[in-house]
Amino acid sequence: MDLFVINRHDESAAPVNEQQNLEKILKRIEKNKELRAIRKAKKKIIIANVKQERERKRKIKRRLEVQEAKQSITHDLNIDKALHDPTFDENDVDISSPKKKEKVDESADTGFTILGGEKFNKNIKKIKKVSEKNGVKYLFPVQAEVIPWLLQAHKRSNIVFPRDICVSAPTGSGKTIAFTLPVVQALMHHKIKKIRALIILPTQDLALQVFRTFKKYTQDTSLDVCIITGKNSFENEQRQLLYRDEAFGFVSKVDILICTAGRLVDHLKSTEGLDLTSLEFLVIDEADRVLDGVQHDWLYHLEKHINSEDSTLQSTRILNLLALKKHKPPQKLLFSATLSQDPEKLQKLSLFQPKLFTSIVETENPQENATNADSFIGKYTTPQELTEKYIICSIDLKPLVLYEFIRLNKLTKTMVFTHSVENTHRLAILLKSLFKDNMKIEEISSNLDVKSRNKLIEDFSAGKIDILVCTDALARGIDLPVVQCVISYSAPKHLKTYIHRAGRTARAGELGLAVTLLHKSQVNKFQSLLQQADKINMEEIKISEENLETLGEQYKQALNDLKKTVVNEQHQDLVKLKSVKRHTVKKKFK
Ligand SMILES: Nc1ncnc2c1ncn2[C@@H]1O[C@H](COP(=O)(O)OP(=O)(O)OP(=O)(O)O)[C@@H](O)[C@H]1O
Repeated sequence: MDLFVINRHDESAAPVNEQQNLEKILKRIEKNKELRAIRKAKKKIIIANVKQERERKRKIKRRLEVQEAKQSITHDLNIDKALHDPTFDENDVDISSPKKKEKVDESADTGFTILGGEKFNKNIKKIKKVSEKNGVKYLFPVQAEVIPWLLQAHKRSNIVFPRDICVSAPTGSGKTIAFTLPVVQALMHHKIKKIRALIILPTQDLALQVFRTFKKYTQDTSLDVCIITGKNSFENEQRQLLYRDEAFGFVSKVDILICTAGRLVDHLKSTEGLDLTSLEFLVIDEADRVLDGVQHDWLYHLEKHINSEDSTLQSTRILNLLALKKHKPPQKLLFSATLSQDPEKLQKLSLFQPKLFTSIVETENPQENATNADSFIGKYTTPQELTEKYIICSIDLKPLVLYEFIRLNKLTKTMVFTHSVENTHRLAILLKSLFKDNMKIEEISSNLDVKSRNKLIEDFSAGKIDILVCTDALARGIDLPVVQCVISYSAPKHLKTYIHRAGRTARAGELGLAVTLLHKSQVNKFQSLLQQADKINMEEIKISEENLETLGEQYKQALNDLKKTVVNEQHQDLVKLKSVKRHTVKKKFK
């Protein structure tokens, strides 16, 4: 403005000091020059910042695009978040840096990790603190591989959908903790109670076992674990799951839900307010068995439940991104010692970019090893601490051979597997008669209710029972401390059955023995079965027939006892049946 005034200088006005004016003008010009320079410098900085920011965004976008191409899915929300979050580091979406990639997922390209590595990282140290209390000092190989991977994947789940995983590791190798720890650690900071993890098991007994593990590992957290298997009444289970609040409607009481497939479907159909749309983890333990199970439609009902909520939200057309953020599909985690090799079965689960963790058997033939790596699931393996043997005997002497083998080796803490409930019962009676009071022998089968089964399992674990005769209902997953020996009294028909039976011993690094009783005609079939798991040259145990001859009288007596007991039981059953019939007829005519 001053300059303007000077330009309008009036000659008739008071005398002006020309020199002073000129100096003033020069000073102002100088000052303006400085201001312009400062402004220019500032502009330069701003332009540089904008360029840098543009470059950062371009890099993030590029990385996500590459990742998307690799993983075939990356949702817009992530790009949006990455671009608008100033704290977001482009390296968080690292897929090109081989160093970082190795840390996150060593085998992202193949989706294939062979278990047994000794990699511990900072995540494991964190977990160690939680679990040392529970007797876990070191992580087993399957845990050392799976736990950090899952925690990393969960940490990044807001940026990229985590891949689903399939874990195929030997019996007793610690698979339960491999999913319990990361689920607990990932969920423990949630403030709002919602069902975020669903663990599905094939049987009530296994569900109870996993429930107990989760209870142990959540005791110092605010997480609530619930079990629904049908052991309790339906109404009781409903009360444990949720309550109705006047202001908020249905409110969950549970963070982690353990269930059997059948009971889950019952609740999905009939429990009003049950909400599984916030699931972050869907764990399927003994996955091959769950997928084989009679309750085929659990997955259909679960997906219907989740998707129906999804579609209502999307139909509001608020913002698709919001819907995506809220209804991210749960990460599926499949575990088993004998994970299905049938792609059709796995296909039912529509796994997302499944990553496999397995303990493959190395064969002599490198070509075969390569095929294994490509063919998704490796061969079934048993623990290294397991010794496997077989005995050949005639069918009529089988109970006596079993008796003699147990007696000679002074076996206790032994499980004997038969192929049917009836067989289990008869064998238990025979063994009780043969051993008299020298051994405590009990039987477990589906004839007993859950409470009696649990009591027997507890007694066996406490060493109060020496020999437990059982059906294959107890072959899978049950974790009984220090089983010294597993005897397959009836030869297993399938490799899977053999692996799971034998897997009740040699658990968690302990030594164990698995013995199979075979008739001559069964030997070839048994050997070719085991060849599928690269088990060749299994040692035979010989039981001298001469020794058995001296037991003739004892055996005769035992067979008599068996006959008497069976006749007695049949009579009692008949009396019971008649009484029930009489009762029903009376009721009808009342
Ligand atoms: N890191 C560890 N340190 C010590 N004990 C462990 C560890 N991990 C697991 N265990 C113990 O090992 C035993 C076997 O574990 P778990 O039942 O999880 O095996 P699994 O792999 O699920 O076997 P299966 O295939 O038969 O179901 C359990 O008693 C468990 O407490």
